Amino acid sequence: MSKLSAEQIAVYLRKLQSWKFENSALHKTYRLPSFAASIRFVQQIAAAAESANHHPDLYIRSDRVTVSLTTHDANGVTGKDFSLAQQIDSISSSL
Ligand SMILES: C[C@H](O)[C@H](O)[C@H]1CNC2=NC(N)=NC(=O)C2=N1
Repeated sequence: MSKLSAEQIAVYLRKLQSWKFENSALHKTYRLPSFAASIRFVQQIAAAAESANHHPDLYIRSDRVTVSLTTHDANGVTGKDFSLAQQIDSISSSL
C-alpha cells in the first residue's frame, strides 16, 4: 500500500474526530477516567491492532493515552492508518 498525499490525508482527516497529522503520522490523545481505564483501553487497541496486523505507537501518561499511527512499510500514512484510527475511535466511544 503506498502512502497518501497531503491532499488525500486532509480529506480523510475531515472524516475523523480530533485526529491531527504531524511528522508523517496521525495523532490523537484520549482522556480516560483513570490509569486502570487507560490500560484497559490500550488492551482493546492492542487486540484491534493484532487483528489488523497494523500497530500504533502508544504513549500512556496516567489518565491519557496518545495514539500515533503511521505505516512503517510505506514511510508515511496509508489507508491502514485511517482504518485503525476509526476502529480506535469506536473503541473509545464504547468504553
Ligand atoms: C510483517 C508485518 O506484517 C509488518 O511488519 C506489519 C506489522 N505492523 C505494522 N504496523 C505499522 N504501523 N506499520 C507497518 O508497516 C506494519 N507492518
